[in-house]
Amino acid sequence: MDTLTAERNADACVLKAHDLALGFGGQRVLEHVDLRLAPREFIAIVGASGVGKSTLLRALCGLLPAVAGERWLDESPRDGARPWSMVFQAPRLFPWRRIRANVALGLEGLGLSREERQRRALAPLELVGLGDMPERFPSTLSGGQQQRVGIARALAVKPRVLFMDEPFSALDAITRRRLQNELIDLRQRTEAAIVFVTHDIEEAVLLADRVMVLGGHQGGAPARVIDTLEITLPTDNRREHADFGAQVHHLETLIGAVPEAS
Ligand SMILES: Nc1ncnc2c1ncn2[C@@H]1O[C@H](COP(=O)(O)OP(=O)(O)OP(=O)(O)O)[C@@H](O)[C@H]1O
Repeated sequence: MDTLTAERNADACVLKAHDLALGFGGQRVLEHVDLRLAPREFIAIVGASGVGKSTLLRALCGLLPAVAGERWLDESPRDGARPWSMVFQAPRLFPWRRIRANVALGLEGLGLSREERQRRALAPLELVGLGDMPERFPSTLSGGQQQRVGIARALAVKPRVLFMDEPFSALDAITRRRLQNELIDLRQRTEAAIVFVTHDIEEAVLLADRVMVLGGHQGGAPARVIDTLEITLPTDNRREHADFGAQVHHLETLIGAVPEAS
């Protein structure tokens, strides 16, 4: 058992959903979603395009009201911190601000002085490997570096839950792999639990403690959670593990991406 798993406390919980139903204009997209997320746990949400992954993410962080059911996130106040933050597919940086100022932006409204915000922005930049270039402008960074700034900005507010919506899908394969490895590393150094949406099954098995599979929406029915798979592979070098391929294949068959072996 690795350290993160050992540290997980079965009773502690930072995010809960109970029989959640979501939809738009009277049309249900997703229903019967139940979830409990422990501190520092990493859950990936996978499923076919249009199944409702991003919709669920937006509802879990509270941006989208539920049609039915309950959602709870631990919002008990902590100094200089926010309950949650989000990393998007595109980094959404302000081009006219230096990257340290972009990261500091998320710290506004927390009662910190400007100097304190600028100082606090440095640690997360170091965490994502950009500590030596805080004064650069976003346009002088590669796509991967810009996404690292987006991650640093989300980490700067010390969230209890970090929501990530396909954060690596716009990157080239090599950069994507590098950032995946960095996220595995980063987890050892952050207190945040992570909810990670991806359509990449390998990525989900590589990164997560649990993978929630959404599906069953064929024929216009609302989607639901069709399975939640515990990933028990050691976090180190998962790609090379003998069972990695089998777990990926199992999830792919659940989603219907590949036929079941006869
Ligand atoms: N604002 C909206 N108004 C109406 N329908 C919406 C809205 N947002 C999403 N939907 C619908 O809800 C369903 C789920 O969309 P969502 O973006 O959550 O899927 P997804 O699984 O994240 O897809 P993808 O992998 O392609 O990003 C889709 O049918 C989509 O058209």
